[in-house]
Amino acid sequence: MSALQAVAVEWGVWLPAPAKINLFLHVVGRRADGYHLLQTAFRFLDHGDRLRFTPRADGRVHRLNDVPGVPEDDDLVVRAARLLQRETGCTQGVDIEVDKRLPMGGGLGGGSSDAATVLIALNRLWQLGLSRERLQAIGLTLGADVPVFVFGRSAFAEGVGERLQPLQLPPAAYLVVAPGVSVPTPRIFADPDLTRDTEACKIADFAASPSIDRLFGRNDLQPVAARLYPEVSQAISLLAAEAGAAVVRMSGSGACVFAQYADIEAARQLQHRLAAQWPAGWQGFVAQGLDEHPLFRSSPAGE
Ligand SMILES: C[C@](O)(CO)[C@H](O)COP(=O)(O)OP(=O)(O)OC[C@H]1O[C@@H](n2ccc(N)nc2=O)[C@H](O)[C@@H]1O
Ligand SMILES: Nc1ncnc2c1ncn2[C@@H]1O[C@H](COP(=O)(O)OP(=O)(O)OP(=O)(O)O)[C@@H](O)[C@H]1O
Repeated sequence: MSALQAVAVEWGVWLPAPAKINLFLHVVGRRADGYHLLQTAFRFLDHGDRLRFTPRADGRVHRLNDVPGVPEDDDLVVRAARLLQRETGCTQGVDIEVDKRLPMGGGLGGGSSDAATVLIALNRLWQLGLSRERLQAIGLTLGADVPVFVFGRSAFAEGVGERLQPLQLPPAAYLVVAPGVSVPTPRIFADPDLTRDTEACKIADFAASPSIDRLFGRNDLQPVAARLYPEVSQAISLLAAEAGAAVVRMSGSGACVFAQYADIEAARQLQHRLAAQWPAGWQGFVAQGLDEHPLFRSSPAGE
């Protein structure tokens, strides 16, 4: 296993923590510990949070800015840095600034992506030399969505999201709408009406799905989130009514809903049309789908 390669990881520079969307998400079973077994396709977007790191001489890990609703000690950013210290015996410290742009409880993996950027960046800045596989395993203890951000590629995922195979996806642009509500992931997975027995598919089934206008499978979490959160249901209806032939789907456990287009202009036009109809508190952004995490140089996923 080679040391992780990353580009432009420097002290004092803003580093990206991109959003992810789940192109489809099937719940295929449940583990003895209650966690659900999934099959999903992760895609990164060129829109996300940003983090900046400054060294500290006293060995402490400190978040410099407030994040509304997230106390410093609970922040996945701070927890990731302290975990890395514990795992490696590292005595170096760090100040971390977080520029939150992604909605929390949005299904875009914001907190997980922040944590992954911390793991990748501090592995480099503290010169720990951990492999990508080791960082993925450490990340998994913070959350099921962390490993894919460390993996650094669009991926077909199984297990709880830790068994990953890289995917090559057609270029696509997305309008993502955040309907002003935060959806707690555990509430969706705990719902008695959740479909938990979708038939398992293979990566080849997904990869064979040829059209940009059609998305493979479905999101099994969507009916539950739409029932529990009327804002999610409203966002799906609004997008579906205006998106023409584009596929409209919820990401992760919600609340965000996306429409996929081949052409970024089409996504921008939809944003323009919808912005006038959005209730106060809703937000939307247009982003290009990425196949590679913006922190990584082109390198095979196993490196
Ligand atoms: C819905 C997804 O975003 C899809 O990418 C992820 O599966 C969720 O990943 P995450 O937000 O990192 O979730 P975690 O913080 O690991 O888990 C939060 C809670 O959701 C439930 N949970 C999560 C993932 C999973 N595969 N099965 C579950 O049942 C568990 O109750 C868990 O305690
Ligand atoms: N740095 C962080 N950024 C966002 N949320 C954080 C962070 N640290 C801890 N959290 C907690 O994690 C919760 C879920 O955050 P996150 O934005 O990652 O959820 P999500 O977008 O639904 O992600 P997922 O797709 O993984 O379910 C938040 O409500 C917050 O309480």
